[in-house]
Amino acid sequence: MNTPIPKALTIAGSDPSGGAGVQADLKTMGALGTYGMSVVTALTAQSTRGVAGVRAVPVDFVRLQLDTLLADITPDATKVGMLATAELAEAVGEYLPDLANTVLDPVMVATSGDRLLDAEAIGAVRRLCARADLITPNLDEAAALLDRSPAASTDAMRRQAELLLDAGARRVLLKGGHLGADATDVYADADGTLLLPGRHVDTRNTHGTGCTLSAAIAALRPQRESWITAVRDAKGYLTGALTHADALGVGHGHGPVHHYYALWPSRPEGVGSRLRQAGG
Ligand SMILES: Nc1ncnc2c1ncn2[C@@H]1O[C@H](COP(=O)(O)OP(=O)(O)OP(=O)(O)O)[C@@H](O)[C@H]1O
Ligand SMILES: Cc1ncc(COP(=O)(O)O)c(N)n1
Repeated sequence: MNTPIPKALTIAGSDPSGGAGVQADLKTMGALGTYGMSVVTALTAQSTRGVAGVRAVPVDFVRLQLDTLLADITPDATKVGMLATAELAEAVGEYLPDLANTVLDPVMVATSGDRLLDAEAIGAVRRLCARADLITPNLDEAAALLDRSPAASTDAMRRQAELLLDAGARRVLLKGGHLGADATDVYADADGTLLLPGRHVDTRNTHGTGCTLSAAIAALRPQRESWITAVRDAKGYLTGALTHADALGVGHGHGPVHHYYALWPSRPEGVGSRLRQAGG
């Protein structure tokens, strides 16, 4: 009997440059052996240089996408990214209790500094945090959720992760990519807090790292025994994708990470020749 392939859903915004948002999530899921599906919440006009505009998808059409998809297919895991408005955050929140293995990346601002969530929508995203199985804020997002200043040390990160649990989150991965040069994250759940040290990669091509990490956790959770093993392996995948980002070399700003680093040979023509061999 064949083992079924896990299926993961991303509910997120579109990034035409392919490095963040739905596009990054689907690449990540595919690279990690999970079938990816997507419900788009917002369109962005965006490149590796920044965001030129945002249009939220009408709430009733996001609901129609979800209702139509979920009547047919049950995802094994779901990742939620950019929600753009309070109305969208509230609508998506109604679906979370019925979905398995939910990961919420409370996206607020892009790497380029552009806003991806209305300022008045933070309250709605705060309420959503209690409905997800895992939340993955960066330092600024954790600070905004807690209405405090961003953590400036790993000890302060531990405290803020615990405060997010106190506020109702079930599990927290507080990302420290913007703290110093060691890429250490903090994981917290009812059993305690853990430091997750990472190898820091010296690259400016970090567009979409947060999206890629949360999508990788959703892709791996159905394939792993526990949340913490899925989180550790997802971080390992992201470190590999960052390590190969400069070789990919896409765009003139903060380029994307290399989602397919483990699948493609060093040059893409290699893939073509393998396909020709496969086709006889
Ligand atoms: N240069 C780097 N080298 C290795 N890991 C990194 C680097 N930058 C970020 N990370 C890791 O990437 C993940 C995302 O972290 P970060 O704090 O940058 O989140 P984010 O702000 O949501 O992402 P982004 O910077 O894309 O907006 C974390 O696991 C972090 O440790
Ligand atoms: C559609 C969309 N969603 C999320 C992000 C955040 O990603 P990052 O902060 O890594 O640029 C983004 N830039 N675009």
